Amino acid sequence: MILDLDIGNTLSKWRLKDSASDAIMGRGAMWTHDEWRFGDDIPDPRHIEAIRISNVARHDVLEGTVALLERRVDNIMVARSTAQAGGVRNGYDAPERLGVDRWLGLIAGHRLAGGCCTVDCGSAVTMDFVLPDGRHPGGYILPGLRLMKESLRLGTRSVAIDPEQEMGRLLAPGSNTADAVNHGVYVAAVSAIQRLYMENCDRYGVALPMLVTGGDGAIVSRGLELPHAQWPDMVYAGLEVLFPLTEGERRGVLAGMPAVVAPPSREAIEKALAFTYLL
Ligand SMILES: Nc1ncnc2c1ncn2[C@@H]1O[C@H](COP(=O)(O)OP(=O)(O)O)[C@@H](O)[C@H]1O
Ligand SMILES: CC(C)(COP(=O)(O)O)[C@@H](O)C(=O)NCCC(=O)O
Ligand SMILES: [K+]
Repeated sequence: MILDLDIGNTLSKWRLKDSASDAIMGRGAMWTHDEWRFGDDIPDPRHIEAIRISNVARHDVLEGTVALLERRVDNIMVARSTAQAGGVRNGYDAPERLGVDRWLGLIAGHRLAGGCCTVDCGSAVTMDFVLPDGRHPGGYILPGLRLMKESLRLGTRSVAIDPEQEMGRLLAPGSNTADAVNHGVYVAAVSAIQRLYMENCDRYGVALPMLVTGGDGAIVSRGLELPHAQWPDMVYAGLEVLFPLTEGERRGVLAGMPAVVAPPSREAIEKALAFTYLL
């Protein structure tokens, strides 16, 4: 059994993968500021032969997790951002500074689709591009939906955006504080993603498939007018590419790979951009 960990700023996600069948045997999440416990949070370590970790939380969170796991499992792999991997060339001036979750998403996205745009909607919303030749020109970091909402301090923290709400209503003016905040925050995230996507496709003369992940990936997906695919396991898939352990992974089969959704045509992107400039 392989234990994959995706430690974000808010939630630490885990996934258990059977190394013989490639089947996902279990999943879970806990708050990142809580300490891991065996039995409750981490499945029985006797059956785990290897652990792969993506961490963007504080360094001591990683150290604490590794120290706990090291006592039970020998083979622990921690992903790091580097200048290049899996055919992607990191665009950061200091490549090791790029959040490793972003790096893993890019590596997975490039393996799946070649050039692509990755969007990770978690504590932060991050957006990165990898061009068809593997160059990553860099990306964007915006506050995530929850962070935007909490930073306003209007007492609407506990009023979540209703994922079932009809899209027309979610974009309409709010007639109470909770709706005004939720709708505003939502439109901010969705519009920024669409605008940055079009600007950069135009800048680099490409039309890239878009891949969306993260805890708020599903709700953001509902508001995006651009064609895109959701890939909840995208960060885990980057771990699979970087540290392939199973037969399937060595053949390039990544868990939960979505079908690549064709991007809009370059002409459609140009037209939409020209329209935003007219306004
Ligand atoms: N069951 C859930 N528990 C907590 N947050 C959730 C849940 N479902 C969706 N979310 C949203 O997902 C965000 C966390 O997403 P995630 O991608 O795990 O973030 P990170 O990687 O930064 O920890 C939260 O800020 C919240 O808005
Ligand atoms: C931007 C992030 C905070 C996003 O993390 P997340 O929202 O997934 O918890 C993380 O990728 C990070 O800490 N990055 C380092 C800074 C950078 O990428 O430039
Ligand atoms: K993120």
